[in-house]
Amino acid sequence: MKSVIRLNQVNKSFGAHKVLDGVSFDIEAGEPVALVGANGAGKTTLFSIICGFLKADSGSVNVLGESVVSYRHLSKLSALIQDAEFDPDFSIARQLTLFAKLQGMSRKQAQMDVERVLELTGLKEYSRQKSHILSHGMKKRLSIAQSLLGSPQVILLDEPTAGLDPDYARQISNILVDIKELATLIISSHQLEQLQRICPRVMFLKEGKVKLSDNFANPDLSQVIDQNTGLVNDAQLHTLTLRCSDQLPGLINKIKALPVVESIIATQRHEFKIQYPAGQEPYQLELALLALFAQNHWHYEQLINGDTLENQWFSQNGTEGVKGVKGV
Ligand SMILES: Nc1ncnc2c1ncn2[C@@H]1O[C@H](COP(=O)(O)OP(=O)(O)OP(=O)(O)O)[C@@H](O)[C@H]1O
Repeated sequence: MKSVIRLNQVNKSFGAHKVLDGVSFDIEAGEPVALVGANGAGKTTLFSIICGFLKADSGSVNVLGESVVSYRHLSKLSALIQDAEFDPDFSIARQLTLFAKLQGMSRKQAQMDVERVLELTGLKEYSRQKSHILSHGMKKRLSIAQSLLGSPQVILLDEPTAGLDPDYARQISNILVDIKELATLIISSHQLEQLQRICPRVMFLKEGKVKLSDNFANPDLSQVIDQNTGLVNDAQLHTLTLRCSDQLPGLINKIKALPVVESIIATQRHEFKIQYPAGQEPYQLELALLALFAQNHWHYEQLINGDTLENQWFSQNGTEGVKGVKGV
């Protein structure tokens, strides 16, 4: 099997903080791999080094046989970075055509490729629209469309479903299932359930070390993943569960923007887990949420400090039925 990504003894520190500590692995062509790890474990740093955006302090990184320091891998690899922004003044087709031409395609080739990637991501009917009219989930699809331009052999996707409600997250994972035959996908996410549908192998990152495992049932994985919720464990964060009765437009982004919030994950229809730093009092987040709801004239159904009773019950009584609870 052809190796698409090979890392050998890669180290990376930011000041005194060692983020990657002697990381070595080999990913073979055609095997989608999930990358999991707690917040701050170094997933984005690892992706940035593989792309060549960041330089490792030591060690070697090869993509499709080329050293990343030569930048010869760039036409063969693409990356969906978190929260990519598109120009609000250009139509979707025009913007993607420009990106395709920047890869060296003629106008005609670029237009054909744009049509292909919009078809793959279900955005064909929006090709003449400007990107600002798209919802958060559709913007993620547009980022995937961009990453498919020029048919790269490897695509790195950094949290492609972050901040999406379960319906949109499911649409994105369906697209990833469809495109996994076209390129080798490496996907980082906090939502294990979606990754399990796509990736037979999982790579987990903890304290600067990476382990590749052939399946999600590896007992070492329980150190980083809550086997009941499928979410990544993080001792530095506490959780508040929010339940709403309706879909509230812009809710996820507004909560994400609160200074007391570390991350927000939709776990089932109208239910969200909001994570905040362990050192902070829970009432600070509750007060910020109450102010946000009052300001927007929103109502919520329940605010639960910690996990929901259902998830607590399942964590004490085994995982049977968890899928039903999550209802995604
Ligand atoms: N440019 C930088 N300068 C200093 N520290 C950095 C820099 N980039 C990342 N870090 C630190 O390196 C660590 C790893 O960050 P990284 O973003 O790679 O983690 P992650 O696993 O992607 O996290 P998340 O799941 O929250 O996105 C964090 O402690 C972060 O604060």
